[in-house]
Amino acid sequence: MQAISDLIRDVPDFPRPGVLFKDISPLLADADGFALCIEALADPWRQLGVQAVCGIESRGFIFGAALARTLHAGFVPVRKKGKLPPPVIGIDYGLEYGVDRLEVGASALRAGERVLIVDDVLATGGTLEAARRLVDGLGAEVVGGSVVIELAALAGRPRWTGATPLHALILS
Ligand SMILES: O=P(O)(O)OC[C@H]1O[C@H](OP(=O)(O)OP(=O)(O)O)[C@H](O)[C@@H]1O
Ligand SMILES: Nc1ncnc2[nH]cnc12
Repeated sequence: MQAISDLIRDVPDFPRPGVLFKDISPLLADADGFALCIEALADPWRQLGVQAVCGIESRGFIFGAALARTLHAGFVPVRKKGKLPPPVIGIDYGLEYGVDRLEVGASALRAGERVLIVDDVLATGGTLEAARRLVDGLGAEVVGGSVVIELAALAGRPRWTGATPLHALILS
């Protein structure tokens, strides 16, 4: 994972003082690094019959869509409020640096559909857990969660309350 880690840039005090921002842009721009990252993200899930990948706006779209292609699954966007046409279901959640609302199409997933939830960063864990609850709310089955970077100091992992695995490529 060192090759992937080396392509993530630490930016102090962005977007607010005190936040050490993990910039994934160099990783996305590196063809080999990005491909390696998607294959590594896919590895734990290859035999688990994932039918849909839910990617969280916006950086989760990038990894989620590529992962959906690799796992031969569909892609379902979980978006910030007001971006998806109705009908939607939504949930409010807290961030490391703010409050927001996530929404998903009310018929975007079938009952029992096997879903993997994907994002770039697990920080306080609020975003991933909110997405998990949304998918639960549609009656789909959450197979697990997957992130590129877990920020250990923000201790978000315990907020993932599902019984299913949560995989992180890089623990930072
Ligand atoms: O674990 P948490 O504390 O909930 O934080 C993680 C979330 O924060 C960032 O998204 P952000 O809302 O900044 O949106 P962006 O992807 O559009 O930049 C990141 O992409 C995760 O989605
Ligand atoms: N420190 C951080 N870097 C990048 N994305 C984030 N999302 C929440 N916290 C973050």
